[in-house]
Amino acid sequence: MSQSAVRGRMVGDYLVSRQIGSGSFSVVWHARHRVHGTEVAIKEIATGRLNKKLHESLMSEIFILQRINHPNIIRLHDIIEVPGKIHLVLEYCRGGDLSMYIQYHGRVLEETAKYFMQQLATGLQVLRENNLIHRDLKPQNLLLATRDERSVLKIADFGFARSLQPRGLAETLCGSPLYMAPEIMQLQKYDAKADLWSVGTILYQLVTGKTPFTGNTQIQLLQNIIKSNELHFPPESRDLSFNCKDLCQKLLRRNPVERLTFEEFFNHSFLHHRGLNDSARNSQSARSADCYPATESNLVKMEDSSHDECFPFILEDEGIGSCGSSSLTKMPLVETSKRLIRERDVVRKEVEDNIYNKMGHPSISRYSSSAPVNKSLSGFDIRKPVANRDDPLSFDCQPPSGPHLRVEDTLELIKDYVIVSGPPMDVSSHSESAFKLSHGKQQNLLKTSTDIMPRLSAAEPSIGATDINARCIGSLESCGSAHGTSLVSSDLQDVLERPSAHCMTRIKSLQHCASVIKELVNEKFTAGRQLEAFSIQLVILAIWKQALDICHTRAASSMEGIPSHGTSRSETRSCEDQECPNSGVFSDNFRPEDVSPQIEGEFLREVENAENLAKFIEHECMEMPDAMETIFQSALALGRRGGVEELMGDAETAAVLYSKAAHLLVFLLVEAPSLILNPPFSLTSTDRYRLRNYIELLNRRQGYSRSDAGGTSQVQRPAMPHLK
Ligand SMILES: Nc1ncnc2c1ncn2[C@@H]1O[C@H](COP(=O)(O)OP(=O)(O)OP(=O)(O)O)[C@@H](O)[C@H]1O
Repeated sequence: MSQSAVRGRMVGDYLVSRQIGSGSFSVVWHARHRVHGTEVAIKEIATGRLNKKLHESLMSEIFILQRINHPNIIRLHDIIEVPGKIHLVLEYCRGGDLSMYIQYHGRVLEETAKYFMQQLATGLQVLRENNLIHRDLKPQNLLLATRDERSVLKIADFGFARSLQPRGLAETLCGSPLYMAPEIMQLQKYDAKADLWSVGTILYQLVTGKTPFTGNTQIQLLQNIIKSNELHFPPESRDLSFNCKDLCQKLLRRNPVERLTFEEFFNHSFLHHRGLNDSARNSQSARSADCYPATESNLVKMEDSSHDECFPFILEDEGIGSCGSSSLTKMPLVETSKRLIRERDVVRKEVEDNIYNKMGHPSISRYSSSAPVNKSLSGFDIRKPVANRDDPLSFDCQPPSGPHLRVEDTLELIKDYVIVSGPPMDVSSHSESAFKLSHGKQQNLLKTSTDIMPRLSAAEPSIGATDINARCIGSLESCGSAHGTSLVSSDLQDVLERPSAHCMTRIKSLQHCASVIKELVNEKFTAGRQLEAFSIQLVILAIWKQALDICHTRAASSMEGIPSHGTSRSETRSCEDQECPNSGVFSDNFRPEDVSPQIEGEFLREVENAENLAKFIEHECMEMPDAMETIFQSALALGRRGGVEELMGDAETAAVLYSKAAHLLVFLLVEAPSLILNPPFSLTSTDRYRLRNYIELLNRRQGYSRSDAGGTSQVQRPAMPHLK
């Protein structure tokens, strides 16, 4: 169903508005109750797409959420089932998830980390009392009621969680590799202490901005964990307190026997703070009121677990195990659930009223989501997303050092665009020096009165060293993957990954990037992520600006009689001679100066789009999200979705998703570093290496999917530079 069809529809008594997230098998919507206007998050799951194991995971989530009522555990209000779909009506967490928080704020103050950790500990205490092990603790699964650093944190996503018999061992491979305990990765037996490894990883990431161990593959990650004898902290984290480092070290002990126990964790000095005990105590009454005692009957037997539920790390459904006779599968889902929720809510109300009256002040008030929302998201910025040196899956999230650019400033900048003629631009060769700016000589077709745009307009065309892209664009087979990367020096590979020196090839590459990113802008917009859409839209402007600069440089060189690079008059026909194709793709036969009017048109259209997008942004004083980071994360998300589709047997859709993901990464690798942005975007050789590996992986999976789909898929592999 299209997004627009979904928005504005009713689910039970709830009016659905915008999409706020998505998981491997779910889409999460913001919605309001039609009568009281209560905001909720509706997690929509298409049951037809779930195999037996995934269905059990869903039942597990419902079952767990029903039996727990605690401020640090996401609350399930209702379950609404329609043919083919189950909707979990959850309490709405305005602050999004902790991964977003880290993404926007970078590493956080130790006090903030402590505050979040105390709440995580409290939530885990509740799980423990209910004999539950989460098994997929990661920042994405920790939701925040508000956006500020005093937000209430809630453990969510219990799809992987399982009940655990005391001292029982679970044998299923679950979780996210970066946060996954080594014993799980090694397919050894594991117990509840596996969650504590994940907690250690989250704490480390909060206070350093990076995950403690990394690797390009899960095996490499495991190897890095195994060979590290002692936990290292980055130099910029040397001011961390002894207690904080001590807790990280003791939680991140490879051997679970040596790792802290839950009791030791709960009592560790870093957390030993009135807040933890208070919150735990305050929640105790509410918890005991409606938590179902963990009995034999409601514990899931460990034998029920099998490896085929371990997506996304195992793609094939191995059909292991008969799935046993989980009590969850026997549960008459909707009726029982609704009754339990109704009863629970009545009890919860009574308990909360009771506490309020008895204590004179509401213990729940500290968890109230009505706390003032910090409107200024201080981490938002258009800034250089320096790739995280250690974390292969995310760019570094250090707090921006420069002044933040806010939406209102950006709008002013866009309004300041005017088209003026300038002196002819200096014509550069395609040598190394072509990467440097040559201020004062360029023809400034576009000028602005402010700081950022002069930097945009000061672009000398970044003409790269080779036209290797030309060979790869659109030629899936001939392009292949980056298998050759290991055979060539990384320096040489870096040179080959520079943008094409052939002007028309470069313009086509930029045009292609703009269209792929435009899709992303549309997706973000439809998903209600206007701010992200707007920030990516600015990247599109930079892309078209780059294309324009190339055209003008070429025009200037023709005027001065300097031999052009790549095309000559005799080889080409102008746009007037030859009709531009309907697809809008520029032909190789054109010269840059001929397509310049079209590019100007595109650019102006995109300026207009940016202005239109800006109208949808509610608070103009908000700071800008990091566009390159968003593009990177979106590429990873597309890749994951590709994995899901592949798993579900839809090879064609998988190939399309892999292709889109790879195109975005190729943009980051090849074109983005040469765009004139403020601040500039750059990649280290390690970043480039990682991007290459991801692209290679995506291309490979795309190849498999295409062959599975019988080679009918029309998707293209991206223009991945490579050596044969
Ligand atoms: N109650 C909520 N309030 C606000 N945002 C939410 C809520 N529940 C989920 N989200 C957002 O939606 C995203 C996806 O949530 P969901 O639980 O469907 O998927 P997931 O479990 O994170 O994905 P996967 O199943 O692939 O691990 C979350 O990361 C979060 O950003």
